[in-house]
Amino acid sequence: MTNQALIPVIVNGAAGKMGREVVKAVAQAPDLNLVGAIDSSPEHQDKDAGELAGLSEPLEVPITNQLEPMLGYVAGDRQGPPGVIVDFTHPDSVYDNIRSAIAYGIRPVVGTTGLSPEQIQDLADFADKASTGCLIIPNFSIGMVLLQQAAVAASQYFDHVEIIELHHNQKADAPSGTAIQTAQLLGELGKTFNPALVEETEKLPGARGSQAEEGIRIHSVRLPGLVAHQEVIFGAPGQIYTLRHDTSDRACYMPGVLLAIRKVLALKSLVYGLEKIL
Ligand SMILES: NC(=O)C1=CN([C@@H]2O[C@H](COP(=O)(O)OP(=O)(O)OC[C@H]3O[C@@H](n4cnc5c(N)ncnc54)[C@H](OP(=O)(O)O)[C@@H]3O)[C@@H](O)[C@H]2O)C=CC1
Ligand SMILES: O=C(O)C1=N[C@H](C(=O)O)C[C@H](O)C1
Repeated sequence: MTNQALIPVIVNGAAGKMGREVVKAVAQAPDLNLVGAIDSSPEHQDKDAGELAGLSEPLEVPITNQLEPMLGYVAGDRQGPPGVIVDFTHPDSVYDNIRSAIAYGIRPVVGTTGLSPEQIQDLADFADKASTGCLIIPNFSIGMVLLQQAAVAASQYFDHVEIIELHHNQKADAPSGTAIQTAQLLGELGKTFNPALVEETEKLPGARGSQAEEGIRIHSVRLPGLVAHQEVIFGAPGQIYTLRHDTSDRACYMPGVLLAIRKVLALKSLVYGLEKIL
């Protein structure tokens, strides 16, 4: 396969925990070509993205904070498939990053969490108008898709459910994007969960967690030593049904990321959730 046939990929957040993992995965994929590595962190500027990611050989792709010139450069290469940008940056910047990429015709594959429902709708409208594919995936692991499917099945039989998500303490947003999506999926069934039996008083604000869709509560734990974990706990008289997913290595997200890079090229609009492209 010549370089012209490879999918050009930019990684945004390339010096971060997820970005380094994506750089490695893209570099090792035979049909992908890492053409750009963006990161805002000053200490990583000009470093080789491959070496930073722990590869034994440099990739000759330096880290830069110049997003727009990189988008322009990749968009300007009209031969071969259009470019894809994988975003694992920060909730504060991801909205602008996606808009810029779509404006240049570069397809975003977004793992960064923290977008509001209004921002996602706005981006969906923008992608529609541009007829440009965009994937926003709150969780790229297959185990989480299976947990969510099991939760949806269980929720037909249980009226009481709470979600606990547990993450490393460098996570910027709470609750996690995955927990919000899980509550949304349960909420789509059209029933209200957790009918109150007594009037509750929170003696400390937040003691009962946050209120998500249809009465579902989400509790967020942040501790060093954790990676990413989620429990969905169903309760009924005399029984508890617990679903739990644990990640121990960010490599678990890479099959989903690579699938999304390949699938986004065929899309003409924004799609939300890994389950939609499996
Ligand atoms: N969808 C999924 O499956 C997963 C999603 N995530 C999400 O991905 C995001 C990133 O997570 P993680 O890798 O752990 O975070 P990190 O903080 O380790 O990495 C983020 C990187 O992006 C850089 N960055 C921040 N803002 C910008 C910007 N505007 N432009 C370019 N680079 C920027 C950061 O630089 P600096 O450090 O200087 O700020 C950092 O190097 C989070 O939202 C997280 O929730 C994480 C795991 C899986
Ligand atoms: O920040 C993380 O680490 C993760 N973020 C995503 C989220 O907010 O759901 C996905 C996964 O939980 C890891």
